[in-house]
Amino acid sequence: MAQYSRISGSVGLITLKSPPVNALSAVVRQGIVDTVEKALSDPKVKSVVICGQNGIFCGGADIKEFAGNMSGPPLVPIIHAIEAANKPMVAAIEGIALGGGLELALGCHYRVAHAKARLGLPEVTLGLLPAAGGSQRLPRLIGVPAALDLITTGRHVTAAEALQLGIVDQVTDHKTVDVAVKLALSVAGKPLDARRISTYLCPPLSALDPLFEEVMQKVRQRARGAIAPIACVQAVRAAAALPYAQGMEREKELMATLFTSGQARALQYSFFAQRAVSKWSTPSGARWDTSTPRPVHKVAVIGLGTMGRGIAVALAQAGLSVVTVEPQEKQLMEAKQAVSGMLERGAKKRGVAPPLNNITYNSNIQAVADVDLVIEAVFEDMALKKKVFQQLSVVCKPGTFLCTNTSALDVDQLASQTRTPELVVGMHFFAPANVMKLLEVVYGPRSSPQALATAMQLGKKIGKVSVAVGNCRGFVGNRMLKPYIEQAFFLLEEGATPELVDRALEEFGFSMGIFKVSDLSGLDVGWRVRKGDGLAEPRATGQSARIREGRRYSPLGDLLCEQGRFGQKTGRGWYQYSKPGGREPSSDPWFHSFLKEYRAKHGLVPRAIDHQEVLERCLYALINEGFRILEDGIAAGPEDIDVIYLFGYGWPSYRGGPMFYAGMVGLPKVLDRLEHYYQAHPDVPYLQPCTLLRRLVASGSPPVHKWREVIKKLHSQL
Ligand SMILES: CCC/C=C/C(=O)SCCNC(=O)CCNC(=O)[C@H](O)C(C)(C)COP(=O)([O-])OP(=O)([O-])OC[C@H]1O[C@@H](n2cnc3c(N)ncnc32)[C@H](O)[C@@H]1OP(=O)([O-])[O-]
Repeated sequence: MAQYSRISGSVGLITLKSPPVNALSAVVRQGIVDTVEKALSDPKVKSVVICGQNGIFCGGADIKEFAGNMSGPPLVPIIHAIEAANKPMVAAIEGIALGGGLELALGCHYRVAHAKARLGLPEVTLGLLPAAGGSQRLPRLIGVPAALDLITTGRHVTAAEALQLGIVDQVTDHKTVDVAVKLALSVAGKPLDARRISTYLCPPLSALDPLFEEVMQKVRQRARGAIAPIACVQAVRAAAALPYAQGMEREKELMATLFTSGQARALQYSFFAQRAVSKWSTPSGARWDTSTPRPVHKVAVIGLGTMGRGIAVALAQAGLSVVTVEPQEKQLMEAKQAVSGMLERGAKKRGVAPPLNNITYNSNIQAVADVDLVIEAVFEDMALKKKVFQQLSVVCKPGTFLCTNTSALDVDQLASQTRTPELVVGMHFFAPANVMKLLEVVYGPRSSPQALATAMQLGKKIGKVSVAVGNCRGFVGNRMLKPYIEQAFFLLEEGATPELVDRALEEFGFSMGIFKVSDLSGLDVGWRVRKGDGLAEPRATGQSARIREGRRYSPLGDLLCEQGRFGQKTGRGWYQYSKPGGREPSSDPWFHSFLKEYRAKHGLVPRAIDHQEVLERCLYALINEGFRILEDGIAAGPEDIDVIYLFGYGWPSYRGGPMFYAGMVGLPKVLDRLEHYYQAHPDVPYLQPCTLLRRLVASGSPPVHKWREVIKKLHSQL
């Protein structure tokens, strides 16, 4: 709703009221219509201030409404009426003015912002464009280049930047409404023609066409298949080229295409999924709202390899006190230099002082005696990690949470090395840990709800999207990756090339195909794991070389590693590079003839494989494992899996994550194709459709937000 009052004698005050962010729901829009009418028809009112309750101006359109039938008055005529008003309208912006909220403010004749406010048009991140006049007013106000930047990226700007760009007229440290009222009093009765942004022409630019061409090219490259950023450029181009009314028509047309697109649905799903994962629960009944985290001020990081360094930087940047431990003096000194460099570069980017003093460097593990929480990040070796946990159990003060950054090992085995298994959880960061947003927080069977809540809270504090997951080999993300990689190897055996597989995945929206990623992260990583599992030893030729434990196995990756082809670091992998450490992959004739020989040796007759088969085999195998993870209760819901893939594995955001994507494709189709491929490859268990997928299809393939009900039923029957 919106509340109306008259203050200081002649100022009408309209307050938006719709917690938590005063989104423009149907009720709020109706409230604005009613209160603006009241203010304009009251002869005592000479000017009007619009603000939001609880220090928040407005978070934009109510995203929840997008999924249903929109009702209530539309926003565009409301903003037109405000702009056309014959009394000065002043927006008092506190907290945020985002999307429709900023568009509402742009309809006002004046804008005052609090110094701590943030403004932006983030519609593009929801698969939309600012279609309440934002794409037409902003370029008229601040010029085409700056508007393009804001609208195509959706980035928020500070009040200071908004002032510099000309989005707001005034920034204040005082009570924003008081300052806005003062301004409203001072401008009462003054002419308003020059304050109506829709009447402006975009500031002239000499080479408009080349500018748009250049921007479009850049945006296309960055968008990798997303349609909203392209539509945003087209809308701004209309602002630059057309009169306002025609520009608005174009804005409406473009929005209509976006609004009903699968991409917008996917991005809006992902917005709510991100928020849903913070409301975690476990099969044993622990929940986010009944578990109290303990405050964490001082954290230890054990091991300063690549992961440990990134974790230490992330913690220090969030203002935590960090105690690092690396037993070898030489490595410790090298790490100190590297970490300091990372902190300095990060601080320079953000224009702040580097938090160098937040970190201490130690070679003795005794230094962690008084920390609140430890993150172990030593080499991925169970025996070594066990030893560290035994030491931590002795050295740390009672009650210290002990976390491991393992990416796949059994958290419970580590917990059993300590006297306090209830205080042990996994904190699986993704490289580079100071950049990547994802954190898998892994609870073992004995982890206490408080330990889980504390790790989740710490993740939030350091800016991560944290997802609580159960304990199993590879947890959620890496467990699903296994069948995906396996299918890619099999496709090479059957006739595909790394180039073909990567192209199909990149056209789908991944920034890099699977073989390029493998070259980047190092083929030796997976080789070490397969060797550890007893899979990678050379076998006799013939069929048995391609069977392990009764299942189909491809030794291709092992064979490359045996040749010292570890990927980018050795200059050779699935592709070749100009030198060891080279970044630009190019097709490698050696690999192609090797593959030919390999197929001939194993009696494999290559066949034509198209992009569709690549996508179906790789992605449906991954999705099938996702369903198994839900079946096993390792992830609480499809949102958890999707958020993990969106933030940790480069899944294209406009496809909403693998489980959402399965729903978009249609669960019966996914089931049908898996059945088809399983029939063709009965020695590949990952292709066998799992029970939950069958159950969902049998229940009429409900939308993704209803899957939890089916999962619950399935669990109750097990
Ligand atoms: C023609 C029309 C054209 C206009 C289009 C638009 O305006 S498009 C819109 C353009 N606007 C945007 O894209 C802004 C989207 N919002 C944001 O970026 C952030 O939420 C924030 C910066 C506003 C606050 O961050 P924060 O970390 O402080 O808090 P938080 O993120 O945890 O959110 C708290 C709660 O508020 C909820 N909620 C929030 N916004 C909306 C909304 N618009 N709607 C509905 N709900 C919304 C959110 O779900 C959560 O609910 P829960 O889980 O408690 O039930």
